[in-house]
Amino acid sequence: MRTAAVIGTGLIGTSVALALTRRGVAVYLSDRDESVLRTAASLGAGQVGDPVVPVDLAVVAVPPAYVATVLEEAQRRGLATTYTDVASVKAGPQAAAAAHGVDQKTYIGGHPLAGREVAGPLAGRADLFDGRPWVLTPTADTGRDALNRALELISLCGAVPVVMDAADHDHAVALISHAPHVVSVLMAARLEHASEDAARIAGPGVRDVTRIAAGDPLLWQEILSSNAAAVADVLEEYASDLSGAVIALRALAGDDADKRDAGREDLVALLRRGNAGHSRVPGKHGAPRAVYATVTVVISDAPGELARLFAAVGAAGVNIEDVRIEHSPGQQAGLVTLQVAPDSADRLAERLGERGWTVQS
Ligand SMILES: NC(=O)c1ccc[n+]([C@@H]2O[C@H](COP(=O)([O-])OP(=O)(O)OC[C@H]3O[C@@H](n4cnc5c(N)ncnc54)[C@H](O)[C@@H]3O)[C@@H](O)[C@H]2O)c1
Ligand SMILES: O=C(O)C(=O)C[C@]1(C(=O)O)C=C[C@@H](O)C=C1
Repeated sequence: MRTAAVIGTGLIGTSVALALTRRGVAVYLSDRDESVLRTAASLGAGQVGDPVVPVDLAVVAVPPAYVATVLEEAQRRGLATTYTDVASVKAGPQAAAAAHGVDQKTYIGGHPLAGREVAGPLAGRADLFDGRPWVLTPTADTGRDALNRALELISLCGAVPVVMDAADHDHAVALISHAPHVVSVLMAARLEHASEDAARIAGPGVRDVTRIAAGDPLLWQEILSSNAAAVADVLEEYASDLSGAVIALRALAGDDADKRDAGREDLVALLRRGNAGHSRVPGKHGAPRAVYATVTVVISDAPGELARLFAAVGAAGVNIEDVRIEHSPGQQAGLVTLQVAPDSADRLAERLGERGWTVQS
């Protein structure tokens, strides 16, 4: 691929453009918001202005409801030889594209399963898609060139292609992305009026389960509206489990010993189902969940401490697979939990200890 156009230079469009530019593709940017467009260009994502048409691939990175009209308009002016989009929902935009008369031969639907809770070009990252699944939803009408170009795009972005039917995709993302988003929001919404005391002691658990609740409400309204029935189905199943949990807890809080026993059993069964479901979530880069060992280090609250620790881990020849930093306000020290390959944990703890770091066992 030599040339590409990215329409919509928010988080995902800018990330795609940065990834392609990094691989030597000439990228032409457009967005209906001029300031967003200028910001993306200033980040090195590509150039503003009309390309010599047609470019090899146009990537439509706008909210799901606008995909069809943007595709139609781009095809009308002969912008590219092939087209794809990145919308989080596939069946609706694909049907709308067909209804708008979009040429199906040169278009293939796509969805990178990578993102952030922050919108806009400044949140864009060239490595956002590294190792992540990128779903393609070809139909019987999709031409070979469109499929091949989309596969090339995915490869240039460092992602892993997964081919799915659009409706299957939408059911899958209702379960693994859209309904979880709603639940994260429900949990975060309950914190809005939390007392100062409660908020102050909130820690990594609640932070983990509410991170995505910081997402853009307007974009998520678009995503949820485009997959409403499938998301509602999953939420209904959550509601039934939730009622079960409430009944079990009420029994446990009551005086009846038999009901307490039954409540305890039901609760344990639910918690075990949670363990089983959690083990199905893939680990880093889409690989099966790896079991890492953790090495926890105390660092002082001073500039450059984290960089010094990372350098020490690098000097020990150990790769950091994941990291979590815990820092309580008002405290002069923080806790850094490093996740590393199990066979390097003891060696790392020893080497850090030798270099004067306080390692918690
Ligand atoms: N945010 C995520 O985590 C994520 C992940 C994967 C896919 N997606 C999908 O990617 C698409 C873009 O989402 P985002 O997170 O980059 O949102 P964003 O809000 O950061 O960017 C969207 C951009 O599209 C522009 N835009 C809207 N309508 C337009 C139009 N008609 N013509 C030109 N530009 C237009 C907006 O001005 C904005 O800059 C959505 O379809 C979303 O479902 C999002
Ligand atoms: O990690 C996040 O911030 C995301 O919400 C990313 C996420 C997801 O649910 O995995 C969100 C929506 C997209 O369509 C794809 C990816």
